[in-house]
Amino acid sequence: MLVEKVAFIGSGELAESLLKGFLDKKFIAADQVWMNNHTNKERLADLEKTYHVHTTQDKAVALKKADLIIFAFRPADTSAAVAEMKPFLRRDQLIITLMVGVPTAFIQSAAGVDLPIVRAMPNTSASIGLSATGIAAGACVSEAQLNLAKQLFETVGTVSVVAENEIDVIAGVAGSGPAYLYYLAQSMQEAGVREGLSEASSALLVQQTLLGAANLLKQSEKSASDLLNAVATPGGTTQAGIDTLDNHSVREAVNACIHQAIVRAKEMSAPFSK
Ligand SMILES: NC(=O)C1=CN([C@@H]2O[C@H](COP(=O)(O)OP(=O)(O)OC[C@H]3O[C@@H](n4cnc5c(N)ncnc54)[C@H](OP(=O)(O)O)[C@@H]3O)[C@@H](O)[C@H]2O)C=CC1
Ligand SMILES: O=C(O)[C@@H]1CCC=N1
Repeated sequence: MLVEKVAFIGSGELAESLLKGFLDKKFIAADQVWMNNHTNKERLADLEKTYHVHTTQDKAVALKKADLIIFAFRPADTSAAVAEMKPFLRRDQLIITLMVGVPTAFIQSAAGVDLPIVRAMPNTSASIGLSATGIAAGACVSEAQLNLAKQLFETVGTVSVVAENEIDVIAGVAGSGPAYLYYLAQSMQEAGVREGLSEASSALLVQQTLLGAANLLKQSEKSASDLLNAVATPGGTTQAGIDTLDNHSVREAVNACIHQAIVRAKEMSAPFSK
């Protein structure tokens, strides 16, 4: 057993995706997990019922003897949450922080103790073991601790070890990434219905098309560009569709979308960098 007790501080969307993935992949067992949040007791009761984990709104109970602590609250709640945890944080606990824009150095100084902190940027596909996660070591993290974090996230997908200043880019590309594809899925499904398919039929066709294309992109030796060319028979339907995307500057829009997400991560980090 690598870890005895895991505390999730913050029990929202991402915490649940990770919890589900870690439990499914048996990295941890439900009775090793304590989930904590701020006010939403109903949410904790639901998590307890669904996953059979421990839940508590008492930080002392969540953190006592926890060897792995996962910070999964929103960036704006960081100062308040760290202040509540401060009396219970110790140097022998490994902390993993998930908040966009919050540097490990800020948590270090807010906690007032040299804590080993790994910054991680997973995505919600962790819930089915398919996250693309970036991790970066803070100042006091040993090689063994970074390896533990790597092993943890490898149970729920791929892991790229990067420098902390690259985490914002990973947030823009991969942390937010699933949402871009859900946006595409929504648009394709709506178009299918508008053109005469039933909602159910359009949803199934789009789901399977995205699944097949993603799997082929991952499994094939070919690049995205080669795979696109293999679909687009010269003078055919695909080329007509792709030309229309180009006419609407969709490639530029995707570039701008990712750039703006990264700009937003940097804006969000400003209050923590003073
Ligand atoms: N969602 C995603 O796909 C990704 C999110 N992230 C990062 O993960 C973090 C969480 O995001 P997400 O799960 O979407 O957010 P949610 O809003 O779904 O969840 C936030 C959680 O934090 C809790 N919380 C707030 N204040 C405290 C506190 N003082 N002590 C303990 N818990 C507290 C909330 O509890 P309550 O409801 O009781 O207020 C809630 O459970 C964010 O920082 C985000 O940047 C990173 C990558 C991907
Ligand atoms: O939207 C957000 O701010 C969070 C971080 C990456 C994905 N969700």
